[in-house]
This record gives sequence, C-alpha cells and structure tokens, in this order.
Amino acid sequence: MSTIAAFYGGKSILITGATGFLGKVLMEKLFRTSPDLKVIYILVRPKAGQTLQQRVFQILDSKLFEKVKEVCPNVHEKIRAIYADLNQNDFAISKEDMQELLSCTNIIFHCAATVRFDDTLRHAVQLNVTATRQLLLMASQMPKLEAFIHISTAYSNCNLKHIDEVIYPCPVEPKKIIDSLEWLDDAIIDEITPKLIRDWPNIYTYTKALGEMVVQQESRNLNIAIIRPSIVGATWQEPFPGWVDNINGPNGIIIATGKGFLRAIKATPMAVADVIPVDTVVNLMLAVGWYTAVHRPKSTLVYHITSGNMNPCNWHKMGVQVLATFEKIPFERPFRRPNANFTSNSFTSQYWNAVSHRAPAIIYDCYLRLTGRKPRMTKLMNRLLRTVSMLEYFINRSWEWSTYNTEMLMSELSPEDQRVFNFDVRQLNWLEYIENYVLGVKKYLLKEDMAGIPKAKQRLKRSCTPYSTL
Ligand SMILES: CCCCCCCCCCCCCCCCCCCCCCCC(=O)SCCNC(=O)CCNC(=O)[C@H](O)C(C)(C)COP(=O)(O)OP(=O)(O)OC[C@H]1O[C@@H](n2cnc3c(N)ncnc32)[C@H](O)[C@@H]1OP(=O)(O)O
Ligand SMILES: NC(=O)C1=CN([C@@H]2O[C@H](COP(=O)(O)OP(=O)(O)OC[C@H]3O[C@@H](n4cnc5c(N)ncnc54)[C@H](OP(=O)(O)O)[C@@H]3O)[C@@H](O)[C@H]2O)C=CC1
Repeated sequence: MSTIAAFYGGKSILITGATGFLGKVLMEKLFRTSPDLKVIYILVRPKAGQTLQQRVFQILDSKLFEKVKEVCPNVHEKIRAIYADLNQNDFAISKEDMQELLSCTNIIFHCAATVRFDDTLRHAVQLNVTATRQLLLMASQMPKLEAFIHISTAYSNCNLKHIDEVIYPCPVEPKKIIDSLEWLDDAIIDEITPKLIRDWPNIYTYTKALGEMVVQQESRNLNIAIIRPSIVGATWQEPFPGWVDNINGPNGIIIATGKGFLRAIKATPMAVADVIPVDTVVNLMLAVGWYTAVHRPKSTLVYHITSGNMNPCNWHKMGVQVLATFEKIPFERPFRRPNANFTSNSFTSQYWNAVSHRAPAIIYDCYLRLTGRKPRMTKLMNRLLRTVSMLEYFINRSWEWSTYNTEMLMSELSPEDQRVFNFDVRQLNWLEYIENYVLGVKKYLLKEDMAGIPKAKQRLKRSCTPYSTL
C-alpha cells in the first residue's frame, strides 16, 4: 500500500486553480489514488457563461476523468466547488463557505495564477502576489492545516543562470509594490513597469518571484513548501499519455507548425528544452504534500521539478521529433506542408518572418479577397509572431537548476511510493514522449478524428516541400 495515497485518505484538501491545466491533473490523481479522501474544495469563478456546477461537470465528464469514475464512482459528491474570485477581497467567498474552509481544511495546493506573459502589472500582482498573501492569511486561521503547497515556476529567477532551491530576494519589497499599486494610476504603472521588472523577461516571471517572497515573509508557523516546475507539458503516463488542454508553452507552437503556419523560429538549437510532463509535476506535488505534513521540515523547502539536469533534451532534438511525428500523424487541412528552421541569428529570423510568414499571409489574404471572402491570415500571422516573440527568451537560453531537495525526497519514498508517485524524469524516453505529445495535441486540443489520418497522409505526400534538417 502506498504511504502517500493512504496519507490523503480522509483528508479535506483545498485546491486553487483546479480548473487549470495542472489543477485538473492534480485532482484526477488524488481521486484515483486516494478515493477515500474526504473532500476536495475547489475555489472557482463562473466563466464563459458557465456556472460553477457546469464547470465542474464539464471537467468530470472529460476523458481525463474516465478512470476516476471507475475507482471513485461518487466523485461528484467529493468535489465541493466554492464560489471565489481571487481578484477580490476575501476572494468574495461567502461567510458560511469561509467558515467551512477555515475549520475543515487539512492541505492546501495553491495553483491559481495568471500565466500570461503580457498581463498588466496590476492584475498579475493581484493574482500572483496579493492573492497568495490572502490565502496564507486564511491558512494561518485553519486549526487543522497540515501543509500549504505553493506552486511557483522554475523561471521565477530566470534572471539568474544557476538557480538553487532557495527563495531569492527581489529588489523591491512585495508589500511596497502592493501598496503603491493601490494609488498609482494605470498610465504611471505602465511607465514604471520596465524599471520594476528590471532583468526579468516579463511580468509573469517577476510576479511569481514576488509571490515566493510573500510566501517566505508570511509563512508564520505554517508548514509550507514551494514547487518550481519548468515548462509543463502533456502527460507522460497518467492517466494516459499525451493529455493536454491549453495552447500555452510549446502547445501553440506545435499547432502552428503542424498546420504549416510557422516555418521558422528564433531558437538556439542546442539550448535545453526544459519541458516536464504534467503528471510528473503532480506526483511531486503529492509527495511534497505528504512529506511537508508528516516530516514538518524546519524551514520552507523549495523543490525544482525540471528535466535539464537529469535527462536533457534540446530544442533541435525536440523539433526533429515533432516534425517526424507530423509525417506519421499529420494534422488535418494544413495551410502549408509543415517545415521548420531554427535560427539564432536576428537578421535571418527577420528574413524568414518576411519571406516565409508575412508574405504568404498577404498573398493568401489577396486570394481570399479576390474570391469574395474576408481576409484573416495577416491578422492571425501577426498574432502568432507576437506570441513567438514572447517565447523567444526561453528558447534561446539554458539554465541550471539544482535538484537536491527533489532528489532527497525521492530517496525518502518507499519503493511503492516511488512507483505510484513517480517523479524520476530520468526514466522519460523523449522520442516516445514527444510523439505522444503531438498525438495528444491533435486529439485533445485540435479534436481531430484519428480516422482522418490516412487521408491527411495522402495529402501530405502530394505536397512537395522538403523538410529542412533544422
Ligand atoms: C517553426 C519552428 C518550430 C519547429 C519545431 C516544431 C515545434 C517544436 C516544439 C518546440 C516549440 C518551441 C517553443 C516552446 C516555447 C516554450 C516556452 C515556454 C516558456 C515558459 C516559461 C515559463 C513557464 C511557466 O511558468 S507558465 C506557463 C507558460 N505560460 C504561457 O505559455 C503563457 C504564454 N501565453 C501568453 O502570454 C499569451 O497567450 C500570449 C501573450 C502569448 C498571446 O496572447 P493573445 O492575446 O494573442 O492570445 P490569447 O488570448 O492567449 O489566445 C489566442 C486564441 O487562442 C484561444 N485560446 C486561449 N487559450 C486557449 C485554450 N486553453 N484552449 C483553446 N484555445 C485557447 C483564445 O481564445 C484565442 O482565440 P480567439 O478565437 O482569437 O479568441
Ligand atoms: N503551465 C506551465 O507551463 C507552468 C505553470 N506553472 C505554475 O503552475 C500553476 C498552474 O498553472 P497552469 O495550470 O498551467 O495555469 P492555467 O492558466 O491553466 O490555470 C490557472 C488557474 O488559475 C485560476 N484563476 C485565475 N484567475 C483566477 C481568479 N481571479 N479567481 C479564481 N481562480 C483564478 C484559473 O481559473 P479559470 O479557469 O477560472 O480561469 C485556473 O484554474 C501556476 O501557478 C503557474 O505559475 C509553473 C511552471 C510552468
């Protein structure tokens, strides 16, 4: 019997960000391995015209939860969705709900965040910093709380090259920033943002660093741990390979390349592609929750969950395998035959953008106009190139993350826990993982029918553009 799975039995667990990519996989694993847990409280806001209940039903009815329904048939009764907006005071939680959360919660997993690179400083601070402070305040009033697990990112200190499992101080105190955002108007905030974020590449990574500082400052006597994943990718093994549900990180690039929109990118081929499967991250989170609650380390431990130092893959290898997979399982109705070039030279990159991206988009829009249709390709291409430019920082550099705490934790697990909550990324076979990843993007994101593959392959054979060697 797994010690970790048994630990979560009978527990009341509070998850923020449960409707997000990581949150869903976390809930799935919890229900599957500890079906006797008492309840999972999730803080949810209504969204896109859906009520809280509709959002929960949609998640539980998805393919991701198919196995859970076999193991835990009463899963619907074990999820308690609580109306909450983390942007508001006290999260706009009702008094009764707040009372229940304060008196019953045993473990908190704080996953909610804005992960947009282009968010406003005001909104990103509100969600990634102030809301974290507010949640810690709530946690300090929970008599039954055993552990508070805060999810950060391995890139919260990406202004450094070597990153240890410690909390680094930020140049400006989070409290000062929170206070000043209360009275500064948006125009002034926009003006001072570059000065504040200094050598961080975007507001997201900067506010995640501030969030960690808040955790350190407001930890009181709580049992806290911080987890820093690198680029979270599709599932590796559980509940099945290749599950993915948003267009963040590599996902959007895989779609754009597979559909033939994107054919060149400014990337350093030998830079480490530090992708980490989402199920690996979740396994570590659950192991950390157990360890923090049971072993009560004296200080807040930081855990890196990255792939680069244990089992490195680079962008070249990843790109080659992604392209090879498009040959076997092409996406439907591509704009052009998928092709790819990596260049680390800015001039060459601009050349490719003009010749291989903007010009074909303009020509295609002319064709649409001539045939009486609305032009759309130039707009789409501009948006895509803007997205790519925001990711460039991360695909042209490599970082070294130390993983002493993560390795220590692995050695603390029983053989059974090492199997059930496997976060040993050395066992990952990249070629197999990437193939499943691309297949997952096709199935779960693009929702393309696998029966269409032979036809798509035939179409690909007829197009003559050769693949580049990257
Ligand atoms: C050609 C060469 C390639 C050759 C090789 C082949 C591929 C090889 C694979 C390798 C790829 C290499 C690139 C990988 C780069 C990875 C770097 C990642 C770095 C991460 C570092 C930090 C990690 C983290 O800690 S956090 C997670 C990362 N966060 C993000 O990734 C967020 C980044 N995104 C943004 O900030 C924004 O989305 C932005 C600014 C990029 C774009 O904003 P914009 O306003 O233009 O668009 P959106 O509003 O976001 O959406 C556009 C469009 O999509 C719809 N949409 C949004 N979300 C979803 C969803 N979940 N599912 C489905 N659809 C979604 C949205 O509704 C919009 O549609 P409309 O119809 O237009 O409304
Ligand atoms: N994905 C990645 O590559 C990486 C992610 N991380 C970290 O992991 C965590 C989870 O990321 P991920 O799952 O990818 O992100 P998602 O964007 O998929 O999920 C974000 C979650 O936060 C919730 N949320 C956002 N704003 C509010 C609000 N005002 N009130 C209530 N809930 C809100 C969202 O709810 P809603 O559904 O209503 O929008 C959603 O559930 C984050 O802390 C992120 O920084 C770290 C490294 C890499």
